[in-house]
Amino acid sequence: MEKPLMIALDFDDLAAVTAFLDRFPDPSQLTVKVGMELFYQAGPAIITDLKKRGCDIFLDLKLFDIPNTVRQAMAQIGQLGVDYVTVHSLGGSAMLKAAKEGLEIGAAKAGVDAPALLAVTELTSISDEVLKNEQHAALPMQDQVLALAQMADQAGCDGVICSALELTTLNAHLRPDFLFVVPGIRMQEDQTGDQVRVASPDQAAADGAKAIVVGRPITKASDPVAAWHRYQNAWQG
Ligand SMILES: O=c1ccn([C@@H]2O[C@H](COP(=O)(O)O)[C@@H](O)[C@H]2O)c(=O)[nH]1
Repeated sequence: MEKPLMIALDFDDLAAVTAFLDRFPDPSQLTVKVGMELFYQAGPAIITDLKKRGCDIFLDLKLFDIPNTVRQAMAQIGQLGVDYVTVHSLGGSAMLKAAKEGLEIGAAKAGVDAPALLAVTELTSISDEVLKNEQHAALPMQDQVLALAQMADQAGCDGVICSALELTTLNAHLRPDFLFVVPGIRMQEDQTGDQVRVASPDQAAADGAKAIVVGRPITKASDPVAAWHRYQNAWQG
């Protein structure tokens, strides 16, 4: 899909994912995100299952380790045939380059397309205060996210994970085809939970997000399909 709404499948097993997806008339139109909670329990079999359903897949494992370890891990991930993967930008440019190399090695080995590599800048749960007082970052949030995004671009990443609040700055400085994938998405009536840098789907669209990630407002809704339509309508405009 050109402008995906990625549903975060933050469930603890395949049975829960199946029950959720079976509510949708056509799961093949969905883009879904598999994170640590689900992948650590279900393993690569979950990817096989989602591919059979025809979903586009974002594998969000946020790798963060020394370059050699990240290269080897990404060489495994690159064989899975997923569409997007994540790495932490704070691991530095050598680690980001190693991530890209690993993905290309794995994808070539399996004869599949390499996924888009997205670097997490500052998590959307991080506030300005935490950035300053706990991470001891020298830069304010906008500049910090921009600096990490520019490093990610130069290291060969295809895009970043950021909040909607940095989109205007990022769009002014990064190439037009660089991907900005935005979690921390909430409509006014929905609880923010642990998310701090939050915006609505229509605000993210107006500010130039290329994709949004929505989890609990859809997965925990009493009618997830209706919630998905509500977010899609606001996002697609
Ligand atoms: O900065 C980040 C990076 C990743 N996420 C992930 O997105 C979803 C958001 O779920 P909600 O339930 O809509 O809050 C979740 O899987 C996170 O791991 C993020 O929120 N922020």
